Amino acid sequence: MEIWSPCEDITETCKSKNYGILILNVPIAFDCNHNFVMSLWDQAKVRMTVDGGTQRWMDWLKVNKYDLNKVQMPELISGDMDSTPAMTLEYFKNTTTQVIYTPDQNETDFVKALRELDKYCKVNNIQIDTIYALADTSGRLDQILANINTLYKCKQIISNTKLYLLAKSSLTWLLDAGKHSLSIPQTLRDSQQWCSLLPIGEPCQVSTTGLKWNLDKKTLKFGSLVSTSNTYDGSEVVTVETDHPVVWSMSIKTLL
Ligand SMILES: Cc1ncc(C[n+]2csc(CCOP(=O)(O)OP(=O)(O)O)c2C)c(N)n1
Ligand SMILES: O=c1ccn([C@@H]2O[C@H](COP(=O)(O)O)[C@@H](O)[C@H]2O)c(=O)[nH]1
Repeated sequence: MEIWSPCEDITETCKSKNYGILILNVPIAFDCNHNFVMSLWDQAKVRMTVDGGTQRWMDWLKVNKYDLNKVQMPELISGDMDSTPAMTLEYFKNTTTQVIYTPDQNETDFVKALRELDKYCKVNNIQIDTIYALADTSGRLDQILANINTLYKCKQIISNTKLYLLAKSSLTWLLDAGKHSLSIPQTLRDSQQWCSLLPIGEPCQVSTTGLKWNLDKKTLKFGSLVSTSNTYDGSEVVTVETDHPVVWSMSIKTLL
């Protein structure tokens, strides 16, 4: 049984100390809670911005009145650099940040960034068990789906590391084939926030407990049944058993 308590991990009181943070080229839309983002950045073991994510980060710091020279630098920047202004790259050349050019056009910058992050952790003997990728789910559908594809690929790139896509109001990750236990914070249960099971890679047979609309060895499949707009039945824990990997996505709206 794989145990998940990601909401506890990202809130102030119970932060996982062994995580890396990755900023993709998407809006950092946590304006109402910039302390949360800064604290997640500050306490990470490794900080990384991915191509246009570097400029997103710098702009976000400015808007939220942080002094670039007083906050922790990213340890790594990577990408094909088609979205990073030359001046920004120039700025980081004079800092401790490693800038890594990854020109391959057969993989996304996100995938290549995970590979670089893995190398960096190995070389520097840094242990991380979790990666939060700030990946707001607005804008380009191809990129949103490529980011989900990265959840499927992650295992081949970094083993034993949980990858979460963290958006302004949702958290998304992949449940592998097998049994899972997800602890759900009371605030999400009480306010009947949405959650979902998305058979994106392939059809899967799923059984659940703890949901308002539970599944009992039901096949989830695009073109047939996909569990969206589900919610909780009040139990502290949701269990999911699946015969193939399935994407779990949940609202974190009342959490932050
Ligand atoms: C079959 C196929 N389709 C599409 C591509 C093109 N392609 C896939 S990943 C990639 C790099 C994308 O870079 P990224 O920085 O992640 O996204 P961008 O914002 O530049 O589109 C490209 C060009 C390809 N190589 N192969
Ligand atoms: O609309 C978008 C654009 C990008 N991303 C993610 O960010 C990285 C880096 O993107 P660049 O455009 O090369 O700066 C990309 O690999 C995607 O993972 C996105 O999610 N949505």
